[in-house]
Amino acid sequence: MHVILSTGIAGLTGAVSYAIYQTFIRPRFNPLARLAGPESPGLFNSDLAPVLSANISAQVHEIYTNAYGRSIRIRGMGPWDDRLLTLDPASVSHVLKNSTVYEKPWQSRKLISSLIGCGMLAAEGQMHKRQRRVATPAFSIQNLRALIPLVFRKGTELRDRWLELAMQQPEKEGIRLDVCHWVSRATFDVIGVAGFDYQFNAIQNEDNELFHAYKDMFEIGISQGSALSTAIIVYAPWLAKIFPNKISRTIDRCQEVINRVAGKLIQEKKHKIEEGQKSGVPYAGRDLLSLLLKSNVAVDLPADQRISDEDILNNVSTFMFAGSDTSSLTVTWTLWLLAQHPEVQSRLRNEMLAALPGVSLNDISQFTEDEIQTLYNTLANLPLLDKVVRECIRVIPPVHSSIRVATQDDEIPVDYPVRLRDGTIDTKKSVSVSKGTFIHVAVEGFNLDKTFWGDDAWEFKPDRWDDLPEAARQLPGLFSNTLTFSAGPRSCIGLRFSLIEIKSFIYTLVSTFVFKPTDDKIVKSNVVLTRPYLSKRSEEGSQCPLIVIPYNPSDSG
Ligand code: HEM
Repeated sequence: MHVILSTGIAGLTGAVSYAIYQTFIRPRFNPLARLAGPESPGLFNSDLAPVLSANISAQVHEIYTNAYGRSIRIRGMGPWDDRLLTLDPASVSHVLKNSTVYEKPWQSRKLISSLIGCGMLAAEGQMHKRQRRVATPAFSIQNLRALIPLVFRKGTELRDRWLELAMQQPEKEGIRLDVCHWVSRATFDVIGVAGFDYQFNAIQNEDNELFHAYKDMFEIGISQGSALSTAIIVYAPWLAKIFPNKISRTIDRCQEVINRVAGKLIQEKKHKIEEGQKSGVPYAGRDLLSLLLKSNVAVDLPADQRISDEDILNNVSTFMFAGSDTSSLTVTWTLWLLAQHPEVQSRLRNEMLAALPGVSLNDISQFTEDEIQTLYNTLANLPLLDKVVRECIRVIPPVHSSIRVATQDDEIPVDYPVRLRDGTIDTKKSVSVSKGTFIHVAVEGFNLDKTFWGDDAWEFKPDRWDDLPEAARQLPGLFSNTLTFSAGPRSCIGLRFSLIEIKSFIYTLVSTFVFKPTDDKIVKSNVVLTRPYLSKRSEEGSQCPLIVIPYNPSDSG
């Protein structure tokens, strides 16, 4: 008894000492402690909410940069967790470029991989390199061009569904549609066909088993108010095995469906590719899954660089996860912005109709491959459409911010002076970070920074792209000097894919309908991605109702 008691006391003392060391002593040696940043009023207060809240983050970033400079110390989960929020272009370039030093935190990787497996979003190191190498050819310009017809087909299918709905209420001037929900069904269909040659048919109905499996799985990733369940998935997955709850049961059910249905598709495709190799008539499949499988057996790929069937399946699920909601939200936000700016909307419609006179997408299935390519080439080069898409991607990036963790001590270069806690300026041109430090990459923060984009940076002004300020031209980013698709080796592999999708959807929808706002106030909220919600009605889920009116050329609209 005595021994148990003294062991218990020793254990407790050790635990308390460790907690005191971690909370109060270690942070003093963290080099970030010297940096200027908001003073947290309480022991357990955090700066994460204002920095990550899509409705106020632009203002917060502005206040912070004015007060503390561009290398800002913020508090994460507690006093032991000082983090670097950087709004310095040199620093963000350094962090995103050096992806072996700055990895994604294991917690977010664990959450993603427990839902959709360890595909490219979650993998690190050699595993990520191998996966990215096998996947890169699938996203080449040439391969993506082959997907253009099916994207148009889905866009016109969506348009026809909306026309049908409008016809059902001919007495009304337009119908109220939740464009967010509808566009999401369409982009799911696109990624199903383009991703693995699979018809979810979600525009028509939402009954498909695999569609539900993916939707329910992604819902878990984005459900609000399940912090405890998320913590269990990340920190104690064994607990969910012993005491299964609703979430763990959903994950198991969805994974069973995905493994069964998508696993069968993989086996069928592999078989077709092998048959093609034997017969000398290569299998012609152009969907991402077929391309991944072909690339994985390419003769010039060394054996140790090939990936397993499981990796292939995980990456197809990753494309579903990373490629459906991001694209649908961009289309949704673009339609919403156009509804707020009717003059831009009608200029855009006029541009598109004038460039493609007499083109009717009614019979897209009759178009030859060349005709569709010509159509898309014309669209891709329309100046205002291009500016509208760039501007929407800049103003409301679906991925609001990202996070990295330093895997070693490092000196991060800066362009702007580093302000210290005592009000002085650091004499060295870098920020020291120690191993384990979290770095916040403010995607929206850079996209909306007035120092680079000008005083009107927060406004939707597509014509700004005619003459960008020099400072904006110098910003890092995979696309158009924005961080919307990130930068460096972990940047978005689906950029070109999504541009094809966004431009053809906007063309199809805006040339057919006029979009007007409803009386409901829409607000942005970050639930993994930046989503629209009705003000004070977030419990109803993400939605973006707009009034959709079939366009009549004799109207001025
Ligand atoms: C508007 C649409 C899209 C946006 C804004 C977007 C944005 C991003 C961003 C910001 C990242 C980096 C994430 C991070 O660092 O934490 C990323 C990565 C990724 N995206 Fe996209 N994405 C879009 C569409 C797509 C599409 C259509 C696909 C696939 C078909 C895709 C596949 C991926 C993959 C696989 C990664 C991980 C890349 C890696 O780590 O090597 N994305 N995307």
